[in-house]
Amino acid sequence: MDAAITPGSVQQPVLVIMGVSGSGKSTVAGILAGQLGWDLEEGDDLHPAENVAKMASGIPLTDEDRWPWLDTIASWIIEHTMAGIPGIITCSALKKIYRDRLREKNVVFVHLSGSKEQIGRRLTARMDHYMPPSLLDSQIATLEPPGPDENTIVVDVGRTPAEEAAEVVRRLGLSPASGSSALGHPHPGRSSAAGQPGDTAGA
Ligand SMILES: Nc1ncnc2c1ncn2[C@@H]1O[C@H](COP(=O)(O)OP(=O)(O)OP(=O)(O)O)[C@@H](O)[C@H]1O
Ligand SMILES: O=C(O)[C@H](O)[C@@H](O)[C@H](O)[C@H](O)CO
Repeated sequence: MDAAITPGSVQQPVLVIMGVSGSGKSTVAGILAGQLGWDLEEGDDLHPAENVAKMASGIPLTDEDRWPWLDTIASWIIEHTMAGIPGIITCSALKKIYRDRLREKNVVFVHLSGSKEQIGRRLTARMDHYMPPSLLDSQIATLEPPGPDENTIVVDVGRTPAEEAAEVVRRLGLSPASGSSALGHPHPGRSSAAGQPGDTAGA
């Protein structure tokens, strides 16, 4: 973990929940947004249609494919940091240059990190998503784990989603925001965020 991040040290943060496909970004982000009452954006929904078609056909994205998508994510982040409104957005953010595009003073990266076997099992079991398990190798090969100077906490994904979310809340000293967002992005509270296997810890 970045030595600069201590509980409560980042005010009104925007959390970028990052990691390879299947690491649990959407699931953990949904739990956190529900608990904190913060705006939530699903990065997968911001891909241009060509990117989705490419991934669905089993072809990894290139840097050129990802830049427009990252720009859209960066805009969402800036909208929130400029307004001083906390938020949560999912984004694989695999390379340092991608994170550089997203980085802002109040941005904290939450890296969901696990083994290929652990994550591969989840992808194989997941039926309702365009991303095929066959792309996991390229996701892992592309991943540049954030360095100690990148305002990141690393969360081990070997537990229930609720436990992982609770660790994020504890390590960042987060508490529900007072009032609602003025930006018109109420958290959609993905239905898949609730009722995960073993998800009993108060999600
Ligand atoms: N801690 C966990 N334990 C067991 N299963 C989990 C856990 N977290 C997520 N899952 C399951 O693993 C699968 C992948 O999770 P999820 O869709 O949240 O990952 P993701 O990182 O958002 O993936 P993608 O980037 O491909 O959208 C889902 O079926 C989800 O229900
Ligand atoms: O950078 C990438 O290769 C993509 O963003 C993927 O990670 C997908 O968005 C996502 O994970 C789909 O499931």
